[in-house]
Amino acid sequence: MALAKIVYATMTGNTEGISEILEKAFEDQGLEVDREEADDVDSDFFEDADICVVATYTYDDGELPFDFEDFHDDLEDEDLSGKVFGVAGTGDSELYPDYFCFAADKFEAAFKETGAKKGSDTVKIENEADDDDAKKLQRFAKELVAAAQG
Ligand SMILES: Cc1cc2nc3c(=O)[nH]c(=O)nc-3n(C[C@H](O)[C@H](O)[C@H](O)COP(=O)(O)O)c2cc1C
Repeated sequence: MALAKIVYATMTGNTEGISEILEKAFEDQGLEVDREEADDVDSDFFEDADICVVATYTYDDGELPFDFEDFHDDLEDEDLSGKVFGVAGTGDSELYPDYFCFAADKFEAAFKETGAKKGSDTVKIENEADDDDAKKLQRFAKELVAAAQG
């Protein structure tokens, strides 16, 4: 059975919420899922994964969450060739229009250094996921699974 691993950081719960939606979306497709908080894992977390997912909010005018800083820097040095990656971000485009979901973009750039294949476009969500966002996340998970199979 294919293994999807999700690592997330959250302050007020929005990103944890999208990580839960993704976990269910992968399970519904018959995958095994391991979902962990950034604080609890190192950058070798994805070593045994088929699908690697980062879910992150953005902080402080375009910055990574503090919990993700080391993980992000070390991720670039991992060899994840043969795996599929996807990034989902939450942010606030009204309060931070010039930096909306920048941390998600930073993770996409880091993944590109690892040799992993991008399985779907990065999903950017306005604060807490609503029903439309949940559908977007389900599509995102489906595309990742299809990319991993293909
Ligand atoms: C101090 C502060 C700075 C923030 N900076 C940004 C930012 O630069 N870009 C952005 O898109 N969102 C920014 N946000 C919004 C959060 O990323 C957004 O509310 C997110 O959904 C929070 O996720 P969480 O509930 O998982 O903690 C900021 C929020 C706070 C409190």
